[in-house]
Parts: sequence; structure tokens; C-alpha cells
Amino acid sequence: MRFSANLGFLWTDRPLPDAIRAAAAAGFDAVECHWPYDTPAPDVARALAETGLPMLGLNTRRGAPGENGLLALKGREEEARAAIDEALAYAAQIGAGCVHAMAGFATGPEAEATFLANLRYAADAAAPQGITILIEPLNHYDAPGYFLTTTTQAARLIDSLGAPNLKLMFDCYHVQIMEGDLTRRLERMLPKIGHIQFASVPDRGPPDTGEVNFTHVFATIERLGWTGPLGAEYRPTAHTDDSLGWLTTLR
Ligand SMILES: O=C(O)C(=O)[C@H](O)CO
Ligand SMILES: [Mg+2]
Repeated sequence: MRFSANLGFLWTDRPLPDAIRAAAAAGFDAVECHWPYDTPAPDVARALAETGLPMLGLNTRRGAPGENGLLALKGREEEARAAIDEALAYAAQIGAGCVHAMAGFATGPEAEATFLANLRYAADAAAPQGITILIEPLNHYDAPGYFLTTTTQAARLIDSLGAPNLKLMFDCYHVQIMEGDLTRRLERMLPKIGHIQFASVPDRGPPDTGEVNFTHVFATIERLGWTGPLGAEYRPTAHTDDSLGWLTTLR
């Protein structure tokens, strides 16, 4: 099993290039981040080259304070597309393979039509760069009012767009809260999945705590033939370096 350190949550006490170095020193196989835009891309690229770790993905900007993405917001298409262009340009500079296209707080048919149109734009712009666009259902405790909440809804959108580079970010933490049935859902969704993340439920801590048996979940993912690094997107209760026991016990 290979693991990716999500630097939106891990080693947030240091600048992104140093967080990449810390992830390498701790034995991670890859890194991923949320919003790297305050860090010059060449600094990130240098840390990646130095450590040999790939950056798997990053997110589109969330928008104004209190917002959580722009792609499903009717009337905000220009900003949404600027956020997509920005994310793709940054991803290209650091060799990231995925961009998580964040939908935002919205509901209803207009939001869906707006989201689909912006995803079409994103998928078309990403394809020549070999980049995959990810959409991620978020749970209704952490992100109440977020447009995308279930893998069922995401699968319907992916099918209706029909773009080969539009995939599902399967975050076991959100999926367990909203839908459960993780094993069967992973089996069913596998062809649509572009990246997998995890954290304990309900606390969003390391995976060796909480209600989900990640020994079983990781074995399932391996049995299904998934070979990509799995994204450790949890909040350490103490320092990140003191939260990594699972990396040896669950590997
Ligand atoms: O919240 C998550 O699970 C994510 O992966 C997003 O990228 C950050 O909101
Ligand atoms: Mg996630």
C-alpha cells in the first residue's frame, strides 16, 4: 500500500516546501495539497524534485471568505473559470496529475447545470495537459449546503458529462458519513474513481482510530487492483510526526 500525505492537514506548521520534505522524511510515497497559491510554484517544484515525491493534486480556489468553491454558483462562471485556469496552470508547473474542482454552496437544477458547464470547461482545458479533474462529495456536518454530497450524485454527473478525465475523489471519511457501505461502494465506483482519501470517522483523525476498520478498507482497495497512493487527509490531534503510527501498522 502506498500513501500520500495531504499537506492541507499534515505539517501545516511549516511552509509547503518544508512540509513536502517532512512527508518524504516520514516515508510517504506522494503528497497532495489543498490551496498552494500563496507559495511560488517553483519553490514547490524544487522540493518535489529534491525529495522525488510526486504532487498528486490540488484544489481550485474556494472564492470569497466563507465560500467553498465556485463551480456550481450561477452568475459566477467567469470567476469559476479563472479559478480553473489558475489551478491548471499551477498544476502544470509542479507536475500535479489532478485538480479537485470545488462546487461550492448551492442547490437545485440551476446549480447542477452551472456545475456541469464549468466541469465541461475544466475537463476540456485539462485534457491536453493530461490532467484529471476530480469532484468530491463532502459530508453535511463539515460542509452544510455544499452542492455535492454523495457518490451517487457524483456518478450521475460523471456519466452525464462523459469526459474520460472527469473522475470521483472517493474520500472514505465523507462517504462513510453520508452513505456508508464502503466496501461495496468502492467496488461499484472503482472505474469512476480518480483518487482515494481517508481519515477516521467521526473525528477525522488517523485511520487506526474510529468506527471504520481501515485494515479491511485498504485490503479491499488492494484487492480491487488500485495501485495509486491513498491520501491521508486527517487532522492530527498533536504534532503530525506523533500521529504516524498507522503508517507502519496499516501499510
Ligand atoms: O475536505 C476534503 O475532504 C477535501 O478533500 C477538500 O479538498 C478540502 O475541502
Ligand atoms: Mg477529501
